Amino acid sequence: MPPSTGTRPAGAPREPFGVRLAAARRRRGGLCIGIDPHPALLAAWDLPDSPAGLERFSLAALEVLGPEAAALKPQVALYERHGSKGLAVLEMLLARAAEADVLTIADAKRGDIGSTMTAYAEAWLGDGAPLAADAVTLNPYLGFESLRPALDLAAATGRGVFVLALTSNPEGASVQHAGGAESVALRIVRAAAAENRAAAEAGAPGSVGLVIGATVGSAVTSLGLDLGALNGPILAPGVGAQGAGARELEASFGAARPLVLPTSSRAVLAAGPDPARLREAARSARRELDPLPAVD
Ligand SMILES: O=C(O)c1cc(=O)[nH]c(=O)n1[C@@H]1O[C@H](COP(=O)(O)O)[C@@H](O)[C@H]1O
Repeated sequence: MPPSTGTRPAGAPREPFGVRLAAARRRRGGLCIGIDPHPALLAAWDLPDSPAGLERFSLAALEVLGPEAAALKPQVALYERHGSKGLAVLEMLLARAAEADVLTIADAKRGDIGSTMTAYAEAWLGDGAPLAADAVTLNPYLGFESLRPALDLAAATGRGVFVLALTSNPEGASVQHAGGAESVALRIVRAAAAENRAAAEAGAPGSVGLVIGATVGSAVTSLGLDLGALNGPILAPGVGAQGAGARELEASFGAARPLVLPTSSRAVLAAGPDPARLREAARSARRELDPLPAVD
């Protein structure tokens, strides 16, 4: 039986995130779509900048974009700015997505000292947690090992993580390129690959992904990042609204391109609220950015 992307009989163990993501890519193509309900987008969709507007935006985006994407990536900050009511909308979105067999990556960029990291891990990756998603983005700049509680809990619950390596913003290089031949980014990539080694030995895709922006130019090559050894997904923001496209993906990632999951938010969402136009924007982004079209 082919692996499912999400729903499973009650009590059955969840398949590892890397396996579920690979199955979702085969079914729905290799694009991640970000759900970033910026105030300007809410206004363009004729919705109020309020929890009620957020709810209508999120449900409409899930319904139209869920079937078009390997995963949806809600941007947590844009829910947080509405306080507890915004987070309640995010909880509802994550639950509805799971019911609809749509994978979610909570873009929370969490990172903290180990004991606090345990609480973040439980919040985003724990079975039964109100905000549990299929994967969460993590910030390793308190040291990769500080993420251990999240790495371990993700492995235990069949969930995934995406660790920031080279971010799409121009300021990122001042930290991530530092360190000479053993750059900070290079060490993050090596550490993530080590987490995926057991899966690689079993011939399965790993569940520890990286974030590398599509805007990073030649940095993957110039920093000597060995993405071939990662055996995990590479989330690539920076396409669409931040200016990168298919050419930049090809130039930045080369042979590692099949691991790359480009992620676009505003460029797709700006086509709403009309469902047909929104769907077409997602399909057109997929045609441009996904070298491996869906097969079933
Ligand atoms: O982790 C991310 O997704 C992320 C990392 C990064 O390096 N750059 C980046 O833009 N992002 C996120 O990806 C989304 C990009 O949105 P758009 O520029 O509208 O496509 C935002 O939610 C960002 O916070």
